Amino acid sequence: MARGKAQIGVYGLGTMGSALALNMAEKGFAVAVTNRETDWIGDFVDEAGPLAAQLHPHESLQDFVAGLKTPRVMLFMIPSGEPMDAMIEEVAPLLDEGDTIIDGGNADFHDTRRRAQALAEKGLHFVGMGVSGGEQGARHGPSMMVGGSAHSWEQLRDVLRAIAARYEDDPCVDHLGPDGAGHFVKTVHNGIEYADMQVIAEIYGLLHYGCVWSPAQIGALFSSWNEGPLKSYLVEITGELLAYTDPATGHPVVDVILDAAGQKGTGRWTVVGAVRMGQAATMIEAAVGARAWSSEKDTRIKAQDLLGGERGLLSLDEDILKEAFMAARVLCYAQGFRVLEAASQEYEWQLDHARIAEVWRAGCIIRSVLLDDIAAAFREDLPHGQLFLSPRFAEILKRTVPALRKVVAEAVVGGHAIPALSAALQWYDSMRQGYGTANIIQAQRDFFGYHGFARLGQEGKFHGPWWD
Ligand SMILES: NC(=O)C1=CN([C@@H]2O[C@H](COP(=O)(O)OP(=O)(O)OC[C@H]3O[C@@H](n4cnc5c(N)ncnc54)[C@H](OP(=O)(O)O)[C@@H]3O)[C@@H](O)[C@H]2O)C=CC1
Ligand SMILES: O=C(CO)[C@H](O)[C@H](O)COP(=O)(O)O
Repeated sequence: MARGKAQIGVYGLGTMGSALALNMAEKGFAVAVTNRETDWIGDFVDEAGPLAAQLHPHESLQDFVAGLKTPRVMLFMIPSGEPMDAMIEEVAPLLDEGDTIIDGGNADFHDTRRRAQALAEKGLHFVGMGVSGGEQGARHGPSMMVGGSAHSWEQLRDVLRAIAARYEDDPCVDHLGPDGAGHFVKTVHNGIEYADMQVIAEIYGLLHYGCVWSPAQIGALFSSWNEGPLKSYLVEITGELLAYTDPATGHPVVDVILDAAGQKGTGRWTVVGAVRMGQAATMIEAAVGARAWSSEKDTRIKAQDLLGGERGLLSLDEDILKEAFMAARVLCYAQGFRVLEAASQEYEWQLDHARIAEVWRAGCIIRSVLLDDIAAAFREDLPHGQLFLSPRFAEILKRTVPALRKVVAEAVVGGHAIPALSAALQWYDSMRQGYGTANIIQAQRDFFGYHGFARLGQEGKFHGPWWD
């Protein structure tokens, strides 16, 4: 019996694409599926059991395109960069005006803007969609950040709302802006993810090396924190993974894992994007740097021999660390949203920060109970648009920063590496000074380069008496 055409297509049946296709099929949509290598597509469909009837497998790109309802909408879950450009080149000639190509990978938003513009000239629509939640999220409810035209959102909305994670029945997906907006929001999501992970790793280090706690004890502490205001996916999984034992050695699994972390680019893109816009997301930068330094394993071993790797004992209790973590987490989100606001102005995206926080409340890697408060804060009248100035977060910071200060001070004296925690405190202390030290920078620039300076309470540009 001939089948009708599919409502949506998924190209790229790797970890994420296959899970998203099954999620769509489960929600009752007919999904055309294909892949670069196609010899196992039949097996993939067979293994889908009762969902197989909703999956329409195709062995060629031409058949895949022909099997879609028009105007067509197709999701590509493949590596970002050159593979996506090559795919667009191959598929675009097969499409008609009004069709939409979605890139659901982690792409650089500059590429997304370029592709959207090039395809618009052919009457085609290009959506950059950030997808978060890993394989489980993709299969059972991801958080999705959509950038593209209103036409594409109209085509996509029903499918995406059906497959998204839900927070109290609100689907964690929205149309956040045009062209690169969705991919940029996902990039900053990942930047925050990097910083939050780094803060967790630093707190683990302080407890393990400074307070001589075992991984299992630290895991139990994280699990207890997951019952309160620090409740979040990353705290939850850290609590869990610290409890595992390596079957081969009998040691805690974390003790047999190499201390060198990779990175695929999104953290770095956040930092580069921020710096390009005259911002500095220092906690995210610290996390990117920490991963890079972690990869220099041989150098670190040599440095330990040469310079000494001592770390002093610390007198930090779990309540102090919990408060310090809270302060750092608030400051991390505050930095992330500053970068989003800068991009919103630079690219005229008119990002709705409250909605972004809402889309992150479930399904994504940085989901945490704090995001509901962040959304509420953005819906209130936020002084200078800054999260850390909202009354509810200013109050949390006043309460928790003394603990962060104590943790940073003790750790620094004890020789513990805490790049993200200390970056959080340095940013906080810089931003709470109504009169800082940049007067000296201004004076120096004028002294050596006749750059001029602004004076307190006066319009215009002035030069110092050193030029008289
Ligand atoms: N894994 C995760 O947790 C997340 C991943 N992402 C993003 O989703 C995208 C897919 O990731 P993931 O599913 O993990 O990756 P996988 O490695 O599991 O799958 C990659 C898929 O892309 C296909 N592919 C690889 N190279 C090409 C190419 N040159 N041309 C066409 N197809 C190609 C592969 O086909 P073949 O089978 O033939 O090799 C496969 O279907 C990436 O952009 C990633 O950044 C986003 C959020 C979370
Ligand atoms: O997007 C994701 C989670 O949100 C992916 O897991 C991504 O790979 C994470 O980045 P990295 O590999 O650089 O740690």
